Amino acid sequence: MVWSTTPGRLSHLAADTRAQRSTLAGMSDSRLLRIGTRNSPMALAQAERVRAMLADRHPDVTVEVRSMSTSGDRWLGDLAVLGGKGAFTKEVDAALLNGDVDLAVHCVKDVPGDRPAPAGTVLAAYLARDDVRDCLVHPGGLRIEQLPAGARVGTSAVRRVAQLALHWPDLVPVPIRGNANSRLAKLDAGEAYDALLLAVSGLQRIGQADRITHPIDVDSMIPAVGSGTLVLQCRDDDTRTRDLAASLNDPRTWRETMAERTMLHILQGNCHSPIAALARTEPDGRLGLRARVISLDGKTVLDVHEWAADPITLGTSVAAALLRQGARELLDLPTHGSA
Ligand SMILES: NCc1[nH]cc(CCC(=O)O)c1CC(=O)O
Repeated sequence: MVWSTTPGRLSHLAADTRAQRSTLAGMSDSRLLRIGTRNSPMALAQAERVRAMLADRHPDVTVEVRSMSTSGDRWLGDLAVLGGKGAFTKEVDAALLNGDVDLAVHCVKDVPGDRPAPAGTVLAAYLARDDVRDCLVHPGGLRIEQLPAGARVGTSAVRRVAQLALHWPDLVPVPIRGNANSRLAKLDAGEAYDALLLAVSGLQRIGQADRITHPIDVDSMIPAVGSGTLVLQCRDDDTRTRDLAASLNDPRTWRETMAERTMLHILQGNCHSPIAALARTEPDGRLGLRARVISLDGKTVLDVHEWAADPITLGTSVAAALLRQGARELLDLPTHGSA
């Protein structure tokens, strides 16, 4: 594991801390909160956002960011070989459980939806959701409907591949791995890809929003469960950190995420499942959940949109409707390389 430390507020708090040490002897540890994150540029930006939010609301707490590489970042082959999405969270989970860090920041999209959070940890708070849309990045500035037939679009997400096939069957999805920065570099190299599909929120977080040439409407390209949402995870017996995390929770995002992830859990979706879903709070306060399960060729589309007051009821009902329409058959298709 590779560690690096960002001192954050440490430097300008040093004088205060020294002054307090005589009166608060032995309490300095309880004023330190260590955030663990994978070390991709996007993950570091996310952790820094949380550090700044905590430092702003809790000036008495010193927050540090500790980054580490994950197997998902190191392995650039098929993720199925590593057993799925946990590839990006496993090392951070371990650091949290053994007490090296106190808080982990994850994209909800990368947190496995087919099993509970690792034993001993809790998903304690959800930050207010960012832009949920996927977007096209095209070096010539084109929108997706302007791409010529045969254009090669870099994406490995089955959800994006299936919805490309559904709406733009003349485009050719080409697998691509690596973090968003390295994908942009591959696009710019100009050999393998004509355009990319990426998340708007991710590009914003790494300061590359100016590369977006077309944010695609959510009815054409329904996002992934948890898109644009950051979640804070801590040890379930660490009440101090749970309280700090809870101070950043956005109740509306929490409710929307519960609906989407309840559905995903019932469908037992993983990163090879062509599942798209978006929960949204309507002006009247009810929650709507729109979901699609799609065959990779885009020819079979199950589409459900329901509304309810309770997120668990809603997620359950949408999953049940998808299963009645035959979702199991689309989801159980063998995927290349997975067990
Ligand atoms: N697949 C990796 C991943 N996980 C979360 C995001 C974007 C940020 C988010 O939705 O929270 C991305 C990049 C992308 O899909 O372009």
